[in-house]
Amino acid sequence: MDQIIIQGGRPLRGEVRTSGAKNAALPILASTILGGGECVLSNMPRVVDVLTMGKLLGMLGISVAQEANHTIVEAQAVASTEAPYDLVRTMRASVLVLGPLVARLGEAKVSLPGGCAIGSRPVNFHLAGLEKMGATVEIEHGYIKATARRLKGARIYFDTPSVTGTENLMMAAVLAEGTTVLENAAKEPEISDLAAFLTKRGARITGAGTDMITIEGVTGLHGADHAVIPDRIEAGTYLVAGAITGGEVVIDDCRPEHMEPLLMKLRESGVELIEEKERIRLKVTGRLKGTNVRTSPHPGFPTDMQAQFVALMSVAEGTSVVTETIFESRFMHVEELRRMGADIRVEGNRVVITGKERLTGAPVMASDLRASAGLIVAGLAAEGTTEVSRVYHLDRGYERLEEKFRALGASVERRKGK
Ligand SMILES: CC(=O)N[C@H]1[C@@H](OP(=O)(O)OP(=O)(O)OC[C@H]2O[C@@H](n3ccc(=O)[nH]c3=O)[C@H](O)[C@@H]2O)O[C@H](CO)[C@@H](O)[C@@H]1O
Ligand SMILES: C=C(OP(=O)(O)O)C(=O)O
Repeated sequence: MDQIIIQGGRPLRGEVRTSGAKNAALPILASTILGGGECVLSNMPRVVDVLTMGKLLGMLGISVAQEANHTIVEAQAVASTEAPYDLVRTMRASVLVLGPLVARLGEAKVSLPGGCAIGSRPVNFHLAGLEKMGATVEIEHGYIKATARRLKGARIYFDTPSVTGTENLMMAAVLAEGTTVLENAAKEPEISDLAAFLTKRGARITGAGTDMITIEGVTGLHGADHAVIPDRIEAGTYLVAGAITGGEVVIDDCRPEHMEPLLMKLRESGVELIEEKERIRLKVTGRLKGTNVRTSPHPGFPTDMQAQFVALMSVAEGTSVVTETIFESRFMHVEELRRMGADIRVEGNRVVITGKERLTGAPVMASDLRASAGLIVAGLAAEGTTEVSRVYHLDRGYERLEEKFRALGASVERRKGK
């Protein structure tokens, strides 16, 4: 298995371009199932999860062609309605094909995604919502089997805002008979991007980006062109990398308005930031100060930036408390950061961090995508060499990571595994 080898201690300097958002690209690709007509998608990130979704669409009989600057998807006919375990277990977001398959073809057989390193991750809201829309849903041999002649519009309330739950039901509702209202819906920018794409294709959706989304069902969708929004988590990871190394970086092609909670917390800890329309300039002059963070659904502080922020606070002056409210066991990076000299105590769903002057490089093991990102940024600031193993997690969501860091002056290499 590949490893990432980092020689730490160099302040990052320079400009880095943000890639398209993985978590917008995945539902947008899944939504192509909903209708025929050519969809030309640009700013798609070249990451393993996006390749996996392309593979899954291919298995369903949908044509996916990768051109130099865009992906062309055409779902004229859908030949299969099954998402097998082998693919779903590598990428939980495969469950996003469930809603579109039932809506367009009246049936779907999708492997249950199961838990992962960040927590149990149930899909009960997705299933209950489809049932409310008239589908019959059963769990058999580890698979979700859903059938419906034609879905019917319904009022659906989420006990907790769920990102992929909102996306799955929004996609299902697009072809349902009548009106669907999603209440206490998730408000992440990726949901608005999916709604924007579906609207271009002829869907009738209002309220995406708020906690109440209304969808008037239509009988079919046509093709459309769409550019995926920039990845706010990737951009945030590069900001934290700039901050932890005491550097000066410019993040290009990002959307600062999608990143406000992170930007506020970085400023609170002493980072200088200048926001422009699609660019953020970061500069650090002195030692950063510890600050408290609590993850929550958008527009709160994103759980997908928690590991990177814990790494940053490990070298900030004073004590910081980081509370995780979305996933119950998303602290797998803590033990590894301790191996690098961090002083972190886990207390239930929060960590108490006492900032150290410096971290020291060590061999560490990545457990999930953002934990890996947290270890990489820690390694960039640490004295000596850090070897991060199990980097396949990183490859799920970061495009050309080593190249982008090297362009900022970091020493980051990939050691190919056997
Ligand atoms: C592909 C994608 O977009 N992944 C993101 C998405 O994951 P994902 O959509 O899986 O996360 P959710 O928003 O659904 O999870 C939010 C909370 O709701 C709970 N829940 C969710 C669904 C359900 O049926 N039942 C239930 O109880 C979850 O356990 C969790 O506590 O949002 C997360 C929270 O911002 C991010 O960390 C992930 O990067
Ligand atoms: C947790 C993440 O992804 P997924 O929901 O696909 O596991 C993530 O992007 O940080």
